[in-house]
Amino acid sequence: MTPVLELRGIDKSFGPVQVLHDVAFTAYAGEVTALVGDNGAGKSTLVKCVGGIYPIDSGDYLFEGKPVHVNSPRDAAELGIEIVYQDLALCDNLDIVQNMFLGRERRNGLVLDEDSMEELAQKTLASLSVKTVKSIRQLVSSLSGGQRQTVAIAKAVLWNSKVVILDEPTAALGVAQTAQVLELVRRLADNGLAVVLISHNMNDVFAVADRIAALYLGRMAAQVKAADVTHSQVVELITSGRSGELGLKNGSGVTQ
Ligand SMILES: Nc1ncnc2c1ncn2[C@@H]1O[C@H](COP(=O)(O)OP(=O)(O)OP(=O)(O)O)[C@@H](O)[C@H]1O
Repeated sequence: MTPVLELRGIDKSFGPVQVLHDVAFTAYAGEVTALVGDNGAGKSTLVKCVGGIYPIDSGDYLFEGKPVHVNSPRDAAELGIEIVYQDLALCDNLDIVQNMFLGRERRNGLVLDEDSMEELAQKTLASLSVKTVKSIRQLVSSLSGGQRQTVAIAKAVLWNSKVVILDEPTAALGVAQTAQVLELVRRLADNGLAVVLISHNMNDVFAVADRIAALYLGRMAAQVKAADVTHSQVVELITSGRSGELGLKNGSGVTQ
């Protein structure tokens, strides 16, 4: 199976500080790949390289098996890569439809095509089985944290995306809302997307992930199937970059 997204040998430095060292990473359609690692391990930097915010210094970036150059967020979006950041980038004073189409509004001549935007927003939410939102004309300021996360995710999948990267989507949520968002994350993958989930929460990771990629001090300690590892092995990978029981050495443990 060809990964939708594949990175090989990625290096990234900021001035004299090398943050990513020879990183390999893959994400497959129909799967949730959790990207884990301690604070400062390089998760955000890796995701920003994928999203075209930071240029990579060296390494290969492949999309659907073909080498590509992603030099801007626009390049990433054109490939079908969407990133949902923790701040969600939603506008409180706009409603759900306006937020979902912000900056990419549909027009009919000179006027906004409200009907078609409403219809597509509704269709997208329905395809994700989102039932928690009462009206798509509700202001985002009136939504709960979980509902906002849902809108941000729906916005990301509106554009026929192939890869959706979610940065700690449950970090600010309570138990019930976390469960709803995790269900949505699973559904995205079940709908055929390659989902990358950045998370510090092992319960979330094991609840939804098919694969787990663990970064340690800017190196990919291991990329393994979730079914092949235990909770404590993943914690060991995060905290020490290796897991004796897995027989993986730091930086050399990419398994498929
Ligand atoms: N623009 C930058 N300039 C210099 N150093 C940076 C820059 N961005 C990140 N770093 C450094 O790179 C390292 C990795 O940071 P990064 O934010 O990617 O980690 P992370 O795994 O996302 O951490 P967290 O879980 O805390 O968000 C850190 O040591 C950080 O200080």
